[in-house]
Amino acid sequence: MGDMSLMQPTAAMDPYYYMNSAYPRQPLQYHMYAPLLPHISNLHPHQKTLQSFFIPENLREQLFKRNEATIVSTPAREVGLPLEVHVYHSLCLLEDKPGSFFGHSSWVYKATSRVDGKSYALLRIEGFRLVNELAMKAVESWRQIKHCSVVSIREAFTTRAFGDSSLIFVYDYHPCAMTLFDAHFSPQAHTAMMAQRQAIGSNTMLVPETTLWSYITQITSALKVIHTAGLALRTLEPSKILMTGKNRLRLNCSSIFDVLQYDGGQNLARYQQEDLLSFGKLVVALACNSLQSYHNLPSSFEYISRFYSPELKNVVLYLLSKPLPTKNIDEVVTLIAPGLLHEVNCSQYYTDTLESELSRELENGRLVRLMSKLGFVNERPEFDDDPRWAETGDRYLIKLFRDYVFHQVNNNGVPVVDMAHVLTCLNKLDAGVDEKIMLVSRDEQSCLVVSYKEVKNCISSAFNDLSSTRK
Ligand SMILES: Nc1ncnc2c1ncn2[C@@H]1O[C@H](COP(=O)(O)OP(=O)(O)OP(=O)(O)O)[C@@H](O)[C@H]1O
Repeated sequence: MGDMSLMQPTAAMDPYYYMNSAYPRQPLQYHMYAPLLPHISNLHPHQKTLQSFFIPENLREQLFKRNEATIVSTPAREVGLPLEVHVYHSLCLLEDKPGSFFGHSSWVYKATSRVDGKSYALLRIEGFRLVNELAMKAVESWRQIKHCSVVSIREAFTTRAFGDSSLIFVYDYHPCAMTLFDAHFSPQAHTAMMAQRQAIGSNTMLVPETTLWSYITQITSALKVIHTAGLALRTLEPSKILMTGKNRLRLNCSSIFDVLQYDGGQNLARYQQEDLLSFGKLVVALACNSLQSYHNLPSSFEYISRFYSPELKNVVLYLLSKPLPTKNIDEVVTLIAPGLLHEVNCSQYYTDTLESELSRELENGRLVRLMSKLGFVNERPEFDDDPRWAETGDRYLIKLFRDYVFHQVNNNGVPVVDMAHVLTCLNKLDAGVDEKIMLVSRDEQSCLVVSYKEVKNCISSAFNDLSSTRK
């Protein structure tokens, strides 16, 4: 356990760590957090490997990255962003080049709300002058849409905070999200796929059929809710769909077109038909691995027939068929039935897996390990004659620290049993912050003023000494 001392200061350990300007922000070293241990195959039934007690590395890394992405910020003044836009502050640009909506440039920022302290994604339409106030009503209808595959919209407003007349749409923020375009059609995605193709010795670049069914199921489910609510998405394209986890999609940018091209809802039926067509084009593009495939449908269908099931092809044929009043999302739900059951099963399995991971972490492995260390080094009879543990020795402060954390009493001499105090102290110790505390001896005759950092160093060195004696 020696090297698992987890003493890298991280935002995950102390959320206020980066917010305090006294502590300069450092990148998370999640890869060094708990080194991967070698695989052991010949364990006895009663034996467990150390890693089996903790969250799997890939899941841990993913969650750390998300936490970091949520916390990270750039000083607004340095990058020329406003300090505050409406109730949102700490703006941080999420893309390096602008997108485009109807000829208007758009930018996406992460920002923190002054109202609830949460992070949101602000999509800004540059240089837009709102002519009809009624257009904003569309946002109200979209706010009612609550679906696991739709990025929820919180509000929309106009602002001059950027020095122009901008329109801002505020969405839930999904840390580390990438677009479906980035995941499947960007040059990096193609390079990754080529490498995978070489690794498995295949000469086709197929998106697995199960992945396609998963995407189709999620999008159908979202469209069903949207269309039933009397709305149309109008942004069903790879760059407007977020991937927020493995195969986990969320339709983004809802309500933007409804506001930019406000028509009072009179073209709803046409837009809903267009959603189904865009859906069909998207599936063809994904199956054929090319955004151009829609322009050569005969050869695209030949490709799909060769590599995918007839059921999948039928869904695509239906989505791309001529718009008719009878063509609707309910029919798509019926058509996707074969893939639906599989998707439900997969998602149940995934929930089971996560639940079992959660139960393992219930006791919070990090603090347990820290307390184990304290337990190992405190009150060891072998140390009784060691001058470093005597009242004048450098390790005396570990004893006093233990009393400070666990053995405090109030003015009436009643023990203070305060878990929050214990957790706060241990988190600060784990992060090794510079904050100083006053440690008082039991007879109250002497006191030491030390920082958590010093206590941490002292515990590490005592623990390392102890571990080295085992060899
Ligand atoms: N709600 C959100 N939560 C987290 N990240 C988001 C959110 N919305 C957008 N992003 C991030 O912002 C980036 C830009 O989003 P945007 O919708 O502008 O896509 P884009 O790829 O730039 O599309 P285009 O340039 O074609 O308009 C995305 O790559 C995504 O990583």
